[in-house]
Amino acid sequence: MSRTPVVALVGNPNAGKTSLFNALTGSRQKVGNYPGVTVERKAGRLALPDGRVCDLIDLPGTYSLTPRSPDEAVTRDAIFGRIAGEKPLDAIVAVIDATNLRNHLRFVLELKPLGLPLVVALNMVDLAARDGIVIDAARLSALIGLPVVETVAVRKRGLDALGRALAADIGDTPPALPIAAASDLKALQKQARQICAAVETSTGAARRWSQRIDAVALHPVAGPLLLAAILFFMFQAVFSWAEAPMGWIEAGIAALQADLAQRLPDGVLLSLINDGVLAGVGAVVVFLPQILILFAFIIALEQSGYMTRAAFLMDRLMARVGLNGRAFIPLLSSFACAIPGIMATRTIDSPRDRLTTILIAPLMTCSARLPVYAVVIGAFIPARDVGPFGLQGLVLFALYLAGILGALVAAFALRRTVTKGAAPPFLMEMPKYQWPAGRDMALGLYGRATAFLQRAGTIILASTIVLWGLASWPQPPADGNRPAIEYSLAGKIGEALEPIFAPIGFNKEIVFALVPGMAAREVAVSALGTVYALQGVDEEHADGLIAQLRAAWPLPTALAFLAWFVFAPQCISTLAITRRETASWRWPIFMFSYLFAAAYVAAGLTYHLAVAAGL
Ligand SMILES: Nc1nc2c(ncn2[C@@H]2O[C@H](COP(=O)(O)OP(=O)(O)OP(=O)(O)O)[C@@H](O)[C@H]2O)c(=O)[nH]1
Ligand SMILES: [Mg+2]
Repeated sequence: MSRTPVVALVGNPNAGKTSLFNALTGSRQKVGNYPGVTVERKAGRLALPDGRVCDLIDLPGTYSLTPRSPDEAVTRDAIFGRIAGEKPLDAIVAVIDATNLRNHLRFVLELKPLGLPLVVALNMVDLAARDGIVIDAARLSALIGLPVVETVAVRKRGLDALGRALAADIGDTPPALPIAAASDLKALQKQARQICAAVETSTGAARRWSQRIDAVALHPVAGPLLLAAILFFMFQAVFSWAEAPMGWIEAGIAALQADLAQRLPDGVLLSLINDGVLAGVGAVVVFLPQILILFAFIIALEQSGYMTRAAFLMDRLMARVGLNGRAFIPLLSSFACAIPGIMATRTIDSPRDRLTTILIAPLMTCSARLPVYAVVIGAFIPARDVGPFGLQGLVLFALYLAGILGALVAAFALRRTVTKGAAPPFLMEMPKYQWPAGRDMALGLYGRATAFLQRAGTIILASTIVLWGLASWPQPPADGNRPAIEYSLAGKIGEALEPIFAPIGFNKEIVFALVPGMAAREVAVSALGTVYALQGVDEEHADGLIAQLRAAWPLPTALAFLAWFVFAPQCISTLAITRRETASWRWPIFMFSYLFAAAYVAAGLTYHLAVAAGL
């Protein structure tokens, strides 16, 4: 039996390793135009031109063989064959960014003495050409004594040549395990500079060009204004652009319910489908357009290279509360979901900084909260304009802002107590400006959409059915004159927990919806959808949850509910990943407790202030 050689992609962060990995193996791993996207080892299959098949490994980017953070340690361990259960490497593809040759070359020079077969992928030659940089690849190859292949990962250029170079380099017997030796980084840096000077000619055109953009984007006054304008526009778009498609989805669900009501006899089955599945899952699925619009913006900003500039603008503020500059990207990822955000903290070197970032990550408004916000805003905030802005978009913006401010306050408090210590300075490479690639955008959005629908089809569907059962049984007695749901188990659970939440203005239905909301935050919305559908506040399903909430909740309760979800501790998956990443139960328990307390206080304050204000 022939053996399967193992080849790893190694290089500085943001060199295009994952893009190359995806192009070579047909995978869909996340790429992004900022350092530290990949934090885990990922494997795929690569067919070499000579017919052999090898395992291709994508690794986190690292600046040298001396790791500074947990993700970089993964790369070192993979190179030295120290990962338990994994075969040692047969060859390395060193991926370097042609627009940043001098810095990336140093790492190649550090890898060379390891003695493993090494092929250099000179990536991003398209951007180098755009930037007026010409690199003599043949000369480079001769000077460093390694095969050099020019590639453009995002256009799949140079892949065949890369395969041929690899095939020529991989022998039939595995090479000896490399031994770590201390290297003189200063000397390597000097050598890299000399080689670079010999092979590269540059007109410097691009540098001027991106400097001109940065003069505005990083300007102390214009920069923050531009950032605020972009964010405003984004939240406006979430409401105004989504209106039509949301209407279609709602109408589609209502038509389906009406059609089923015609075909099926009145009874348990009809109630399960209409009041349980369609009302519950439908209440969440309606928000797909809003989620996609939000992510289209976020992905485009990430891909263009602007996000790291935003991080730089935020740095002063972040440093003031004791947060590491590297926390920005994990926190940014947490707007999608705290889970990838918490995993992305592996790029943070100091354990204390990392822990602080993990603990505040759930305060970034994850996409699961968007349905909750949107349904309450839709029901209680009038769709009128305040100056040039829509009021609904402004309120949504304010809720996201409240989460961010909450995180800053929490970080400030944690850094002075639980995770005490000095904060290191901000050090982050600014990526190149670039037009967002259509394919990456499409893949990113596709990934978000499938993840959202998968949750709707699994965890939300399952909890909705359980909820429907709890809210339907036991059935009311024949002479019962109160709403049926009050006789059910759900009603009893709501009643039992109500005293805890009554002081902050929550009613039984909310309390009942919070419990399954533990599984996933959107379930709170599907639970409300089911509860109110069963209560039959109005017989017309077509009016949907928004109209039902408007009829059932006083405004202070609605506002308190929004405030609760800014902090909302309930998400089992986040607690589980925190347990994994901190390797103890202590921190997830701490996280849950402090978030619960914060949510309770925030909701209570909001409720009583709103009542006092006569709302
Ligand atoms: N124009 C151009 N863009 C590229 C090329 N290769 C990668 N990119 C872009 O460069 C950015 C970084 O790519 P990734 O593949 O995520 O880089 P990485 O090396 O895996 O980064 P880390 O995982 O953070 O270490 C993305 O925006 C890619 O779309 C290329 O050859 N040409
Ligand atoms: Mg990567």
